[in-house]
Parts: sequence; C-alpha cells; structure tokens
Amino acid sequence: MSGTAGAGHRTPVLSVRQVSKRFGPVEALVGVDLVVHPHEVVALVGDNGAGKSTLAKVVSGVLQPDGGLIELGGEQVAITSPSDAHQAGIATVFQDYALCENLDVTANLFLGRELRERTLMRDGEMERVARRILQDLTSRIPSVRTPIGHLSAGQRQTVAIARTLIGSPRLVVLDEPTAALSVAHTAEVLNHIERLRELGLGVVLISHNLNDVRAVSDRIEVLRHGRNNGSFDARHVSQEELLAAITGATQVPPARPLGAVG
Ligand SMILES: Nc1ncnc2c1ncn2[C@@H]1O[C@H](COP(=O)(O)OP(=O)(O)OP(=O)(O)O)[C@@H](O)[C@H]1O
Repeated sequence: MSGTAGAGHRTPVLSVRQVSKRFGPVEALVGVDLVVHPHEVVALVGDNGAGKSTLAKVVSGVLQPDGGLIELGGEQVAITSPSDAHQAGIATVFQDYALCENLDVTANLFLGRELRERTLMRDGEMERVARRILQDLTSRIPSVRTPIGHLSAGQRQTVAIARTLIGSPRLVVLDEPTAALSVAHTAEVLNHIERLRELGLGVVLISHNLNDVRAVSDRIEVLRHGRNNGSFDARHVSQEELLAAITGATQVPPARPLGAVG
C-alpha cells in the first residue's frame, strides 16, 4: 500500500491536512489528507457519497472546510472563493463543463478572463494562445473558431480541460471527466491528462471508472464515508485491492491527529 510514484522529494503542489466538512448531520469529510506533487496524477476514488466532490469543492474554493488546513507549494493558504483558487493556480473542471454553446472555442477558453488592450479585446493574441494550448494537449479540434455547439462531447471536455491552462495553473482538478464519454473520446481525455502531467502540473482525477484511473494515475487515494481508506501505487495495486478499500472490506486505522507523537 501507499506510493508516491514519480513524486520524489519535491514540495507537494497541494497538501490537504485533516480537512473536515459537515452538512448538518452529514459528515462529508472527516480528517481527510491528500497530497499531490508536480508531474503527478492522483486519482480520488470512492463509492457514491464518499466525499470526493466535496473535497474537490473545498480545494477549488466553492466550499469552506470546517477544519484542517490546505498548503499550496508548501505554504498554508485560505481558499475562500473560486477566484482565490484561480489566483493561487488551482483550476477545476466540474461535471457540467460550464461552456457557452453559442461562443467559439477561443471565447470559451477566455470567458471572463479576456485579454484586453485598454477596452479592445486582443482577438489575435487570444486565438494564438488558444491554438498553442490545444496543441499542448494534442487536441484534434480542427479550429479555435468552431462554436462549442458544433463539437462532440469529447471535444467539449477537451475545451473544458484546455480552459484550465489559461493563467498559470499548478494544480488541475477534474471531476469525472470521462463520465458519459465514448471509448474513443475517453482515450482522448486520458491522453490530455497525461499531457497535463508532462507539462508539470499536479492533477487530481475524480472518477468512478477504475480502468481509467489505473490507466492514467500515479497514485490512487480511496475515500470511504468521508475518510481516507487507502493510498495505492497505481502501477501495483490490483482491482480487488481497490474494490476492497472502496467497499470497506479493508479499512485503514483512523489517522493520528496532527502534532501527535509516539
Ligand atoms: N450541499 C450539500 N448539502 C448537504 N449534503 C451534501 C451536500 N453536498 C454533499 N452532501 C453530502 O455529503 C456526502 C458526500 O457527498 P459528495 O458529493 O462529496 O460525494 P461523492 O463521493 O462525490 O459522491 P458521488 O460519486 O455520488 O458524486 C454525501 O452524503 C452527500 O449527500
């Protein structure tokens, strides 16, 4: 168990320590830890209601944790809003993609962050950056001027992922990026995730699809009932071991509180 493939001794891009979040009587997260290094894809898996999306929302500033701490690049931060998260270099793709159908690829990539010279939009520059980002992802979208409404589900996911590369991201969080995609489109999205790793980013991949997760991640973190329930090197873990951790057939002992000794 436990692995940090490719992580070496570098400072983690993200360290979540003992984070908790409660919704009334529901303990969505209880003392959860999550560490992601540059050049590392960490998958977050777990059954329905395990707390995966809640953790993604805490890291991306959509929700505020009740306890625990978050470090970026080794420094403790308070991420009090999505715009805080963006400024800190955290980009998240939620399941709804949040794209505008009637706008083209370039306009969607820069939505709300358009490049301007005084009041004029720098269309040429935005198109140039859009083309470069799509190239970086080895995307097959034919033109950055294509309206989103004309793209396939897989291409829309590509645009949503490409959008994370606007600005200076260091961590990309993807919530179920291959749900509802065909086999071919899934392969394309997994390829984009590998490109994000090659570009040096840390990636958190939330997925129910264990085949996808094992294909692309370095490490797999299991959540169960809002708690960490196993950390696995993706190269060596078996499907059975993962399923056992997800379903609770194997359980990890409760984490020791921060600062505890002995
Ligand atoms: N806004 C909310 N209000 C109340 N309860 C919530 C809220 N968001 C999540 N929960 C509860 O918190 C727990 C964790 O939910 P979460 O969506 O994080 O799980 P998940 O692992 O992402 O599940 P799924 O795979 O089904 O999306 C669940 O019991 C869920 O019902």
